[in-house]
Amino acid sequence: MTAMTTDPTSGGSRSMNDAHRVLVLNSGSSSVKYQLLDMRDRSRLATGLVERIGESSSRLVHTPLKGGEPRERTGRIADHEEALRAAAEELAADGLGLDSPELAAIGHRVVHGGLKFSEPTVITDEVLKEIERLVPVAPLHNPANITGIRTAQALRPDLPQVAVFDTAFHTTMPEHAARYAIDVGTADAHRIRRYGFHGTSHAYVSRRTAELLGRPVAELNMIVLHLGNGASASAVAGGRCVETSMGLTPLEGLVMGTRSGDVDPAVTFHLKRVAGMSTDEIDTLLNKRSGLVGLCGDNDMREIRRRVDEGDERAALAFDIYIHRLKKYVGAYSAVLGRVDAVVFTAGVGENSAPVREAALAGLEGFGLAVDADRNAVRSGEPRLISPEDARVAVAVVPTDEELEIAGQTFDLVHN
Ligand SMILES: Nc1ncnc2c1ncn2[C@@H]1O[C@H](COP(=O)(O)OP(=O)(O)O)[C@@H](O)[C@H]1O
Ligand SMILES: CC(=O)OP(=O)(O)O
Ligand SMILES: [Mg+2]
Repeated sequence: MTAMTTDPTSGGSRSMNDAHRVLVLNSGSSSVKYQLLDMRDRSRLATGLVERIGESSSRLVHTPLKGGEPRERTGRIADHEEALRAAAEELAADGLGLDSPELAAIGHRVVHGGLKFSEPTVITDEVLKEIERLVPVAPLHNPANITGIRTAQALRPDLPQVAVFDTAFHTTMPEHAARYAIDVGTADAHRIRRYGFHGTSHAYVSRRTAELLGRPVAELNMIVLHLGNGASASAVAGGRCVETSMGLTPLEGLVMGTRSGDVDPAVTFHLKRVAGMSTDEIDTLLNKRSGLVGLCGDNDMREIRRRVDEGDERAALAFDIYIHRLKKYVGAYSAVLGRVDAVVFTAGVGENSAPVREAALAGLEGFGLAVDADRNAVRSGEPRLISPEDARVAVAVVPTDEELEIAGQTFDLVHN
C-alpha cells in the first residue's frame, strides 16, 4: 500500500506508509473517548476514556494496546480542552504523540450535521461555523465536539481534521418519516424536522449484521437498537435508513440514561405555565434528570438490574418503562418495514444486558421474534445470533465500533 498524498507541512508528497495513523475523538457531553489506529491493518494502538469532565471526580483511563498496562489519572479535569491535552500527553508517553509524522489525520465524531452534511467532511472555518450554528439542536454534544476540534487544531494545525456526522446516515429518510406534522412554513423557516443520530453506529452495525448473516445488505430489512447512555432505534431497508427514533435533537424516542425520550410536547408548556419552570430548566430536566436516572436515581443498567434482582420497586418500574418503550418501537418499525429479517442489539446496554434483550422481545413470537436463553446468556465481543436455530427473524448482538468506522471514513477522505 503506497498511495501518495500531499504533505501539508512541506508541500511535498509522501507514501501512505509514512502517515498511516488516525486519531479519533468521540467527545460526549461529559466524556471523551479516543482511539489511535494504524490504518494499514486497522489495528488499535491505544484507546482512552476521560469521564466526568468538569467534576472533581474526573478520571482518565489510557490503554496502550501494543505493550504496557492501562494507566489511570484521577482528579478534576475542567473541560474538554484539558481532557484532550491530557490524552495527548498519555499518547506521547507511549511514543505515540500527536507530533508524529505518522499521524495522517484526526477524525471527529460530530453529532449534529443538520441537512448540509451527508458525507465525512474536511473541517474548514465554514464547516466549523455550521457545526456551531447547530449547537441549539445538539446542546449536549456539538459544543463538546467543537472544543475537541479546536483543541486538536491547536495541537496539529497542519493536519487535516475530518468531521463524521451522526446525522449523515439518516439523510436518506423519506420525507414522510422525517417531517413532523406541524405548520410547514414554520418548520421550514426553522429547519425543524427529524434528523436522527448515532448514524455512524447504525450504518456500521447494519453492514456487520449482513456479514454475520452471510447476505448482501441490499437484500435485508433490519431494526437496529443502539442502546447506550443515549439510545436510538432505526429501521434500515437495503442498507438505507428509512426511519429512526431520534428527531430534531437526540431527545426524542427511547427512554435513555438521563433523557426522557418521547413525551407529549405539551408537557413543556405545562411545566412552564403551571410549574413556573424556565426553558433552560425544562431542557435540563428532560435531557439530564429524566430517563432511567429520573425514574429510579440510577442510569447504569448494571446497577438497575442489581436493584431489580434485590426486589427494588422503583428500579423495577424504571426497567419496565424502558422495555415497554423499546417494544413499542420494535412493533412500529416492523410495520414500517413490512418484512423484518433481523433485529440487532448494539452499544453498552444492547451488547451487554441479556435481561434487556430478553424482555424487549418477550411476547413478540407473533412477529417471528424469539430469543434463545442459552445463546442470549453468552458473553462475547463478537457478533452473534441469539435467536433459536429455526427462527423466522434473526436476532443478533453486534458490537458497534464508531471509532473504527470514523477512522476508516477519515482515512479514505484524506487519501482519495
Ligand atoms: N455489563 C453491562 N450490563 C448492562 N449494562 C451495561 C454493561 N456495560 C455497560 N452497560 C451500560 O452501557 C452504558 C454505556 O453505553 P455506551 O454505549 O458506552 O454509551 P455512551 O457511548 O452513550 O457513553 C452504561 O451506562 C451502562 O448502562
Ligand atoms: C447522539 C447521542 O445521543 O449520543 P450519545 O449516545 O453518545 O450521547
Ligand atoms: Mg455512544
